[in-house]
Amino acid sequence: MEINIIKGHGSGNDFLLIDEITNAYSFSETERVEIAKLLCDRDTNLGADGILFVLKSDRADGRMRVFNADGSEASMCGNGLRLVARYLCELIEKNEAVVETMKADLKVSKQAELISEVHTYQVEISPVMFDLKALPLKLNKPTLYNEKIQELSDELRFTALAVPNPHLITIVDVETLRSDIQKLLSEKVNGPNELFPDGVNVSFVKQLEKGSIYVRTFERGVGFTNACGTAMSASSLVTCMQGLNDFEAVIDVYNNGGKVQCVVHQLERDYKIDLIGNATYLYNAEVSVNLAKGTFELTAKTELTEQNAYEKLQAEVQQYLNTKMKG
Ligand SMILES: N[C@H](CCC[C@H](N)C(=O)O)C(=O)O
Repeated sequence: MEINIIKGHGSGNDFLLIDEITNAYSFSETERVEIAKLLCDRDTNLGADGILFVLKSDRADGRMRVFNADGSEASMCGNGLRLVARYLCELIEKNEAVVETMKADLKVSKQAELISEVHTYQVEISPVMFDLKALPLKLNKPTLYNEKIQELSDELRFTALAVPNPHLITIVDVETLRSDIQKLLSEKVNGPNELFPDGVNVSFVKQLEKGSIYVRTFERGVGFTNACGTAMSASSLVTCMQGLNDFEAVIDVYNNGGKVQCVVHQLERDYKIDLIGNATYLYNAEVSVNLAKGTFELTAKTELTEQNAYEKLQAEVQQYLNTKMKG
């Protein structure tokens, strides 16, 4: 089968976007899983953290389904949603839209460019749930807020939440970031384990200064990525709940792929997070896929130039992180 793709990234978290609105594709559920595993494989001349299928919606401007590199489908993807937001806004020629996702219809909108030629979008991260059943996390308690999990660590304190995909978050120092604790712990809770039967995205967070954090995430179904949008949003919320940052204020969230901004809204009985950041296209391509053989061929590729502008932002970010991540 021939598939048109756009390779893009949100804060270095890269995806292959497949438009099923204007292309007459009709993928079966099994084909979606196989396409994700085949095209995301980094040992090929393609590779990505996941696939973004963009489909028609009968109640919104479009629908996003996100598949991790291991073929598992996730309920949400913050960085991917910014790419889908851009694609849909440009398709319907509007600056805002509503995107149907697995658990919610989310507002998205074009924003002023972070720096020139860096397409910037805002997406809504919601719903936010602290009930451990929403992850699920099997502990004999209803929630986990800044508490230890003996099976995982004697020192670290964790907060567990779903936005709505599952996140386990801990605030750490530079020394802990430099250790292999996050890798070992993340592999443990994303393999066969009693705590997280569906796995979990694990984020280590460092407070850089008021209104500024660094987040590194080991993603369920992928491994370490440059950035995880839902994790950066959930981490921003956790730092506000711990009094490190302010609700309703812009939080600069630094990561290994660049920087995004989050604004955490404290509603009457709930939270909502705005995630603002780049939606950068790298290239258009066409692949000829043979799922029966588990092979594909890159039959066309047109490089784009937006990444040059994005790299200016990355350079600024690296300079800032070098000053803040000493210790
Ligand atoms: N690995 C995640 C899905 C992708 C989320 C991430 N790429 C983001 O930007 O939020 C999960 O299985 O829940």
